[in-house]
Amino acid sequence: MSILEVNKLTLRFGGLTAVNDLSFRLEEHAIMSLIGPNGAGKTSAFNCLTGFYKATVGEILFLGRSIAAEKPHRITKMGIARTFQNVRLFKDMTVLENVMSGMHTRSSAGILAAILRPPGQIAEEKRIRQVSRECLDFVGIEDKADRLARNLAYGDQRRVEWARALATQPKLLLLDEPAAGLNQDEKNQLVELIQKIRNTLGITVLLIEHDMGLVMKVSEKIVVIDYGEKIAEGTAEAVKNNPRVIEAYLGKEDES
Ligand SMILES: Nc1ncnc2c1ncn2[C@@H]1O[C@H](COP(=O)(O)OP(=O)(O)OP(=O)(O)O)[C@@H](O)[C@H]1O
Repeated sequence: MSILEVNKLTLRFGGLTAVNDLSFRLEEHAIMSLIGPNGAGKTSAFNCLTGFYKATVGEILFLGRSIAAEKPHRITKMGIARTFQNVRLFKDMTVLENVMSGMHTRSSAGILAAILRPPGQIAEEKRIRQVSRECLDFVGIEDKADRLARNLAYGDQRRVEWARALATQPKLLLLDEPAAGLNQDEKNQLVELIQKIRNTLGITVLLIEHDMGLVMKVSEKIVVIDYGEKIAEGTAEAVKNNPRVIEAYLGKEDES
């Protein structure tokens, strides 16, 4: 069954078409990558999927429900989480507080309950703290829970982001360039983590990534876009031998 179905998605910024008539399906529990050269429209497509941009034309179905007109917090609540190209943490909060902040979409407490703190509210906070610690443990940095986010090494800051996304208890996780800035060791650990997220938690993963080694290793399916349009789709093997993909990345021979 498809968890995500994108039909003829187009996004224009004035005269510039960032995403052009893009269609693809993502099967539940799959690991898929969306790749393409710089400026191909990958992040723009992610922004449409997560409600940050409203598609000019097209339909996005998440578990069969249209989400193209939904606001980002509603989409998160429905079960899509994302991380960003650049680390976006609350640097002066602790690692644990950063992860807990991801869970507010799952919290049922209103403002009054937050102020008066009745027993139900205290139990809720305890639960949020517990789940957040479990997420930190899952990504391997539970021991750093009480440190300020700003004092963590870059690779660990990325882990906090992944934990915060997991804390929203998503069905679909979108990772925007998760390997950016990581060393080779950390990239290998990232491959394992992505597989663990899918295999242990049953979460479907869609990633944008420039590191082709990582993409080829982890993806069961790859969609390639160039100038906003899909130019290829298939397994790693099929995509890397596709002449249109080679041309998009390397240019035509006579252009050099
Ligand atoms: N808010 C915006 N306003 C105007 N143009 C934009 C905006 N966001 C993106 N673009 C343009 O849309 C096109 C696609 O950009 P996008 O960032 O989606 O590409 P990308 O494939 O994610 O690139 P990269 O791999 O370099 O991150 C580019 O030409 C970009 O300049």
